Formats: sequence, structure tokens, C-alpha cells
Amino acid sequence: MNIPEAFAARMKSLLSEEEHRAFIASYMEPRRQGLRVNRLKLSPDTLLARVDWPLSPVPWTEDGFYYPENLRPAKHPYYHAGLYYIQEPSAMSPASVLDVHPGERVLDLCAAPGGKTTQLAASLQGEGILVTNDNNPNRVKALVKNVELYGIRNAVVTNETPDKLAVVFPEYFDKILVDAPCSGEGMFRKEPDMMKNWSETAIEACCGMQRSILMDAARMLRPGGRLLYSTCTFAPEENEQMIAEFLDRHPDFSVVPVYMHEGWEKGRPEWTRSAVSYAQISGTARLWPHRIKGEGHYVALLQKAGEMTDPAPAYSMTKGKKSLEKELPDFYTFVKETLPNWKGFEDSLFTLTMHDDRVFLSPMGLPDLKHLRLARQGWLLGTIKKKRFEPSQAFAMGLQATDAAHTVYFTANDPDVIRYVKGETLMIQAEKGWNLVCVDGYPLGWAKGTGTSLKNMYPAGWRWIDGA
Ligand SMILES: C[S@@+](CC[C@H](N)C(=O)[O-])C[C@H]1O[C@@H](n2cnc3c(N)ncnc32)[C@H](O)[C@@H]1O
Repeated sequence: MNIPEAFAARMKSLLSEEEHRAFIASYMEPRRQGLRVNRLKLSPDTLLARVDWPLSPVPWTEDGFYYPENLRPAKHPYYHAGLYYIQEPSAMSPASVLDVHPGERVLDLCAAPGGKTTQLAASLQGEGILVTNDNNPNRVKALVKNVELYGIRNAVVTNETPDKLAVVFPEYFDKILVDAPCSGEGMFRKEPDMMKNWSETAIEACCGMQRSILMDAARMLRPGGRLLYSTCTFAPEENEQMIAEFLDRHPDFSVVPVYMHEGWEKGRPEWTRSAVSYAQISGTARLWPHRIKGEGHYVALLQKAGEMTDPAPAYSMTKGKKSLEKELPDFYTFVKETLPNWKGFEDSLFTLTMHDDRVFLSPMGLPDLKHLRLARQGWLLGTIKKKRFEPSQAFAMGLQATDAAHTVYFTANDPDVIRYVKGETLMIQAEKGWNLVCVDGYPLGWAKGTGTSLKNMYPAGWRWIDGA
């Protein structure tokens, strides 16, 4: 691999000779591959019992595993069931250090395509609120898909700039993740194209974005709340220096020392210019590719001064359940007939909302979102068409097989399951009407039974493509 000369020289000026040699040598090694089990759907032990793959644990995340280069976990029906997310192992560290708990209000500010969002959502276990945002409209599409594939029910997906969010969510969140846009020096093995864009000027440009994003993030954090800042780059300007500058400007914030797993290294205060926050910087952590099995990351956990008080009173959303029951007879008929065991919309922590012709189940306790660009205002259940309700793919992915009146069960090695995720019509007998199609009991999507065949409702953009 031909890493940029100026980058190698820059690292040489930062590291000892021996360390620099080991660091550069790491770029000649194959990259590490990882997957993280989606605990919204199953436990790591359950997945391990179902597959005979040679997985080994990622030390800093109990649901993370390394897998060998020749394995293709994305070419398996379980991937289509959202049972695991393919994620570079060191990228599992930020959400793990932030340590989110059920019931919290969490913001993932720079979230697309959603690796860390799926990890934060798994920690919330469906309780609390996850606002997941990216300012790039194209990347938000991938974020929405991942929120849906992984069966996340309590998320709002926004496509906003942090300053606009800060107006709507002042001091609102218990936990905020800023996985900042960065110069991506830790991505060179995974995405060699990143090397072409690398330059000192690019580092400066990233610093400008990071500074501004952090400032807005700070406004959205509740007193006593925690903010996790991470990058996948090694440049001190984007890491230690960025955090030192932030601490100097925000005396109400301090570093919470990160637990150092084997191979993790303390942040380097000597790379900052700040006298004020010098001592605190060693509480941040560096994951170096020559010291751990992963591509590399920087993580800093910060706490805002003050006591956590009770959550602010729940804001009322558009319309309550009762009025919608009258307005949405087709939705209620669908639920009665197709999902007789589903009690989701009776949960007092959620409320049914409408956006144009689409029905959502949204978490309670949100402020008025009408001035924000919303990609999803909660769990998209489906669309009201003329006199009928059509369930969404997201609805299927957030359900359990036992919720449905009619299911089509495939085992993972049944060739029909691949035909289903390829979008083919299946010539099999199934109950008439809506069926929830499952693999080993985990929902994959919808199909409509005619009696003799199964009309495939698997969305075009989600299909298994040969060779991809
Ligand atoms: C490192 S990537 C995020 C990766 C993501 N957290 C994950 O785990 O999949 C940084 C993201 O920040 C987004 N971004 C850049 N500038 C932003 C801004 N001002 N506000 C919000 N997001 C921004 C980019 O579009 C990009 O998707």
C-alpha cells in the first residue's frame, strides 16, 4: 500500500522511531473485519449457537466479533434479518465507551450510515429516545435503511445542521455521540481512496467542522450529561488539540477518563498547546492499528457540570391515539387481522402520528419537530392508501414472529429464503392475505398469500444482488 509520503513524514515527526516503524508496517497487513450482534433481536450467545463461523470476541464490546477474511456474513439470510451489523472493530469503541442505558435521551449527531446508531439503539433496548442525524441528504438514506433493517423503533431520523437541532433541543439529551467527519487516516486500509483526499489542508477543513459541531453539541447536552467525541484519524489537531481547545472554551466540561482496554493508549497531552486542559487529555484514548486488532480510533468522553434533574415534561405530539383510532380504521383493521398479538401501539411511551399519508409510532417526550428536516419521525408502520393500510418494511423488521397471525417460516439453508430476498414470487402455499416472512423465527419482510403462491413484497432497494 502506498501511503501518502507527507502523511508518513508527519507521523514520523510525532512518533518514536520504533513506534513509527510499527505504525507504518501495520498498513501492509490485511484489515480487520468485524460484526456486531444486534441485541434488539438476539443475544450474542444465540447467534453463536446458530452459526458455525470462527468468530472471536472484540475485547471492548461484548457483542462484537472478528471474522475471517474469507467469510461473507453479508451474504447470509441473517444479515437480511438484521441480526448483525458489519462494523470495523475499532469503530465499536465510541458507543461502547458512551455506555447508554434504556430510557435515556440520546443524540447521534453525525450518524450516517448508522453503525454507531444501531449500537446505541441496542443499548436503549427500545426505551428512551434516539435522535439520529446526518447533514448529508444522500447519506441519510443509508441511515434510514439501517434504522429500519435493525428494527429500531424509538428513533427519529433528521437531516439537519447541528445549529438547527440545537434550537429545538436545548439541554435535552442525556448522552450525545459526535462521531466527527475527519481526515480518515484510520480508513486507509479499508478504503484506499481516502488516501487520495488526504492533505494538511483537509485536516484543517475537518478541524473547522469539528469545532463547530462540538459547540452545537454542547448546547444540546443536559447538565450532568455525557458527550463522546470520536474520530477515525490520527492527526493531533483533530483529536487531542480539538478536545483541549473545547475544554478551554467550555469550563463547565471535563474529561471522564476512559477505561483503557489492553492495547489502548492514553491521549497525548504533549501534542496539545493548552496549559489549562493538559492533565485531562491523558484521560482520552487512542486505538492504534499497531497496538490493537483494528484500524484505529480516538475517543474522548466529556461530562457537563451539574446534576441530572428529572426529565423535562413530555411535549405533546400532534394527535393522541384515540382521535387517530377514529381516523385510521384501515390501520386498526389491519392490526386486528394481521397482528393480533402485537401490543406496540398500546405502549404509553409511544404515540401514533401521521405525516402526509404515512403512519408512525413515535416516542413520547419529543419537542415540536415541525421546523426540522425529518427523514423519519419514529417507527414507520405503513401508508394509508385508498381504503386500505399497506404495512412498511420497517414495520416488519421491528416485529416479532409471534405478533403475526400468519407467518411463512424458512430455515436459513432453505433455497426459498434466498429467492425471497431476491424478490422472486414463490410458488408455495400460504394463508391468504398478509404473511410475515421469517428466517429461523426472525422477520425478513412481508408477502401476500394467494393460496397457491406468495406475492413478494420485499422492497427493491433491499434485495440480494448476485455478485454484489
Ligand atoms: C465518520 S462519519 C459517521 C459514521 C457513523 N457515525 C457510523 O458509525 O456509521 C461522519 C458523518 O458526519 C457527517 N457530517 C459532516 N458534517 C456534518 C455536520 N456539520 N453535521 C452533521 N453531520 C455531519 C457526514 O455526512 C458523515 O456521514
